[in-house]
Amino acid sequence: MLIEMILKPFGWMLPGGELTMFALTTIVMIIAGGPFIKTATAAFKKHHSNMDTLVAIGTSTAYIYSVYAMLTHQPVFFESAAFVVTFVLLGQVFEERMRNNASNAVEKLVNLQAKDAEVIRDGKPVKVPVSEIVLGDLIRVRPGEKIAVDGQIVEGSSTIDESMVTGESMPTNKKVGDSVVGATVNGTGAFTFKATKIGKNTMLSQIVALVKKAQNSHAPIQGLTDKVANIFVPVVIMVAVLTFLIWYVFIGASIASSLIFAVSVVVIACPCALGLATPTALMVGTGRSARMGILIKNGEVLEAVNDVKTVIFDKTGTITVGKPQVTDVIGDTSTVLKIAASLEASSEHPLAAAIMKKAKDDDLKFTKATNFKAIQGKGVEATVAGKHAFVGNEKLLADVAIQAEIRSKMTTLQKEAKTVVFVGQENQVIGLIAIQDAPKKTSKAAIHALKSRGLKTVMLTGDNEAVARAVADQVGIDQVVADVLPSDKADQVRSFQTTGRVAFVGDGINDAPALSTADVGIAMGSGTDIAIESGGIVLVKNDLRDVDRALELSRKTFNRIKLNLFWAFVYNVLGIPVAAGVFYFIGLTLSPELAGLAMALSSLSVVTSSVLLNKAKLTPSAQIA
Ligand SMILES: Nc1ncnc2c1ncn2[C@@H]1O[C@H](COP(=O)(O)OP(=O)(O)OP(=O)(O)O)[C@@H](O)[C@H]1O
Ligand SMILES: [Cu+]
Repeated sequence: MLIEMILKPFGWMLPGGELTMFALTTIVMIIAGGPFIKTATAAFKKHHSNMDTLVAIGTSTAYIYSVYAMLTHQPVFFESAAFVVTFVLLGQVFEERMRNNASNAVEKLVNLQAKDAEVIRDGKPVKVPVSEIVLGDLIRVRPGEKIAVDGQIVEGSSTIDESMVTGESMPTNKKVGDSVVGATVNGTGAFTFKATKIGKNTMLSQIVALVKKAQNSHAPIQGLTDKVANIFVPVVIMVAVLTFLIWYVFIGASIASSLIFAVSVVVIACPCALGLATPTALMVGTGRSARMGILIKNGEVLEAVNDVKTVIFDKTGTITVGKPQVTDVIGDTSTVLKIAASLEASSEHPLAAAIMKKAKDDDLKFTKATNFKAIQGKGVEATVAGKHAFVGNEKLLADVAIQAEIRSKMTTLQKEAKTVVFVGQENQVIGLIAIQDAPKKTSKAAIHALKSRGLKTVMLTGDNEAVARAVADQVGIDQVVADVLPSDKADQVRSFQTTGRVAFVGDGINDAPALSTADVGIAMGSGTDIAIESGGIVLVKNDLRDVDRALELSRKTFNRIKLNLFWAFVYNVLGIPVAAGVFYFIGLTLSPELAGLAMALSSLSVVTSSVLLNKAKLTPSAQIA
């Protein structure tokens, strides 16, 4: 009577009776249940228990008891075993499907690769498979063709659609000297480029590797679930035994009914949804960001983003375009520029590049300096035409007097957001060069978006205070820390960490230590390889608004993980007393089959909730020009 009531939803008998049920269930148990029992025993041997342990114990108890009951002519419940195995298996099939769809992000990226390319060999163009391209190969690209590998244009020009790699929808104009990225698509122009990165070094391969790694990484929160699952299973088995004893010994139900309660407990308590909560959300979240050109390296970063309080930006190349230009020269222009160019010819600083460009544009003749010495955060000095010469900021001029007239010119230029360097010979300043690096078009909107999220924004720079302040005001940054030596940037990040978690955004030119010191290092993809290694998040596009998008996506993903965990847990905890028959007397019970179905559904709902992350709305980063 009791059995019929618990099994009501599925409580029908097959024609042919118990023997038919026995035969059919045996087949199900061997084919479908076998794998569960196998992994459960393997885990048991290693003193582990997992979700398969519970499925295996639950179903084999039901099966073995039913065989015994059949032989001794008592009521059987073969169908419980068969249904539970079937539901769990079906659940796994659906779940696998969804997971595959979700992880497609990586496959789609891999498929972007071009298959072949037209390479110039011995002066003649030949079509070769991408795998046969070697470094330095000259590759011809016709209109509409896919670019095979990374390289630099040596002839021709075009507009290129880079959206597949960067997520940037506007095609970019490219001319001789510009770099092109493999897997992007050529527009209407034709050009030839030199292969500079092939195989696993191409941008696409690196993105794929990063995303793969992220999708298989762990979030610290997962450690908690693993721990819970580990103690959960033995506890559940104990509860199941207790359930049986209470029903059989104290309440006086039949063995069969008592066993059914116990089996339901084991099945409903299976924590598979709990195990899916984190990895599925992580996979979908990182996949979606990757499509937007935001590479989140692992689950740890995702969690750290959650309570970032301050976002610190590097100035040059991060807030600004990073292509500084000489705007003013004070003093005898050609002498000042000639000396400066002689010195800067050996420097790799962005300011040096600006001065060199100006000297070249002006067709100046100069000789390369000797005894070159670069002083980090200050400038450079060397010997030019037998005399000691220098280019740099005030810190470099310890014992050189600055004429009042020059100083006032300097102040005026700095207020216009121009970086001013002194050019001098022996112990005298002979002129000034003012260099301007405009903010990126999107910087202002990016800062605004972050501020409206309640984050504090800070600019950290080696440049002078007045210039830094002027640039900061142009884009709306809250606080400026100027005159910071490259070696002190990490310390500065640390000092902000006393008030909460810090994200640092930089391009890796003199700020790699700061990137790795910050709780969340965000590297501009246009930056150096070191930056990409030191950052926890890499922005493929050069758009600062992606900082906000990255923070939001990380947050959304992390919140989804928490939501998943909550539901998975609630389901297990609430399900157990129902399955144990606590509410039997008000007519609420859970047969093993229903428990199996509920478990499968709960796993599916967790996976669905993760997949829905793909659809989660993002707030449009404030569209202020
Ligand atoms: N090669 C150089 N030529 C002239 N001045 C230099 C040179 N290198 C450094 N300086 C001086 O030192 C300052 C600080 O340089 P540093 O490289 O630390 O920062 P930055 O690149 O200007 O800015 P950021 O810290 O935002 O990247 C420069 O603003 C400049 O005044
Ligand atoms: Cu399960």
